[in-house]
Amino acid sequence: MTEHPIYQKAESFIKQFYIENQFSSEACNNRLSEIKKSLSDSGSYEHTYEELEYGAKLAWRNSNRCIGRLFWNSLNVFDMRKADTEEQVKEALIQHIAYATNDGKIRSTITVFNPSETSGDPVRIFNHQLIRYAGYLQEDGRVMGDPHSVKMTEFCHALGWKGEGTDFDVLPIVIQIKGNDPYYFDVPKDLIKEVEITHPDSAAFNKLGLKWYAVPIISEMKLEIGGIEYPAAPFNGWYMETEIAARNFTDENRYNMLPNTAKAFNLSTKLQSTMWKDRAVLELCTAVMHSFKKAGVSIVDHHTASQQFELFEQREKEENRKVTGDWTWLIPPVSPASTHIFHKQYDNTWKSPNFFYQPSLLQ
Ligand code: HEM
Ligand SMILES: N/C(=N/c1cccc(CO[C@@H]2CCNC2)c1)c1cccs1
Repeated sequence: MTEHPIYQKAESFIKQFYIENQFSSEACNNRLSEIKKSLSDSGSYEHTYEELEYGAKLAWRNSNRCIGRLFWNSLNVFDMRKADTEEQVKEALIQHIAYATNDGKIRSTITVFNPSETSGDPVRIFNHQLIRYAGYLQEDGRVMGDPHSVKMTEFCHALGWKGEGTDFDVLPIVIQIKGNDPYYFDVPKDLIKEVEITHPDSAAFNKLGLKWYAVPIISEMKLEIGGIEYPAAPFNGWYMETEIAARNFTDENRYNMLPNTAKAFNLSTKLQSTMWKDRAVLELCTAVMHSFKKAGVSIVDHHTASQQFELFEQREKEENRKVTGDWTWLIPPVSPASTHIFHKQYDNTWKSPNFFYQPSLLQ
């Protein structure tokens, strides 16, 4: 009988799951024949909770662009495959935010909704991240808020949502249950933990009024395990400070705060060769670390994160597993050559289970 296209992927995942957990090969073979039968009966198969949990952890361990993989085995996995109404999905997402935030002691968490079917995706999330600031394109061409969010903000306006028009308005979460219209809701404000970004040595910097949200929760990627695709599987860790300081606040097409930061530290911006940009980025990194620590919110600096990644590499070697990685993403955007990552090469082979981009729902 011709093999089902999913069977190959299912077989290699199930074998990996049974071997790494030291379950018996007899149990493995029983599970494989169960899956074979399910595939020939219905064209798909269903993961047990244990398979789903381990598959999500493997997807993180296989994420070539992630520097935070040392903690792959401590991922908290919520199985929300039963949620099939707007209310149930909303409750699950709100619970994810509350559980992951944990009053600042962030817990790495993923919530998995129902997998794709031939008739379409049961649940989709429109947001890039569950918590993200809006961006408003103004008549004068300037953007209020986060330029990265302009398209999503316009989409939310079209659905009837209205923001306050500040630089830091949290967008609503927009979901779509198969066949229904998109449905949006505001995250209860008391569940959104934010950090005021201040600098220990500069009152002028503090006047810039910067802040950022505590928990990054990626909600637009697809989780694939053993040939089954989960298009809605939001996951969070904690931030590495450079993401906020050297990208979100620094990129010219984001909050573009280098000139204002330089001014707050009396750095002349006339000549590039004075390294004013480098000094300003470092002050932003210092401010983000200082502020998150003061607020009791988990964060990691790029040196510590690189060291943790090195430990991950060592542990994987001890387990006789080859580490794959995407060097271009693994090196931090600040002082990359001060980390071990810069000075070695990585095999960027894409292993499954893993996370994947999927076509944006915003046309
Ligand atoms: C626990 C703390 C974690 C830290 C500090 C961390 C750090 C990072 C950083 C800095 C990036 C690069 C992001 C960018 O340059 O825009 C990244 C990428 C990534 N991380 Fe992690 N991570 C963590 C946890 C996780 C978890 C829990 C998952 C999933 C279960 C995950 C999956 C990924 C994936 C899939 C990417 C690549 C995203 C893309 O291709 O756009 N990470 N991580
Ligand atoms: N610290 C993090 N950083 C990111 C991890 C994955 C993706 C992103 C955002 O990626 C965007 C696309 C390219 N850069 C920005 C950020 C985490 C988010 C969720 C779990 S850990």
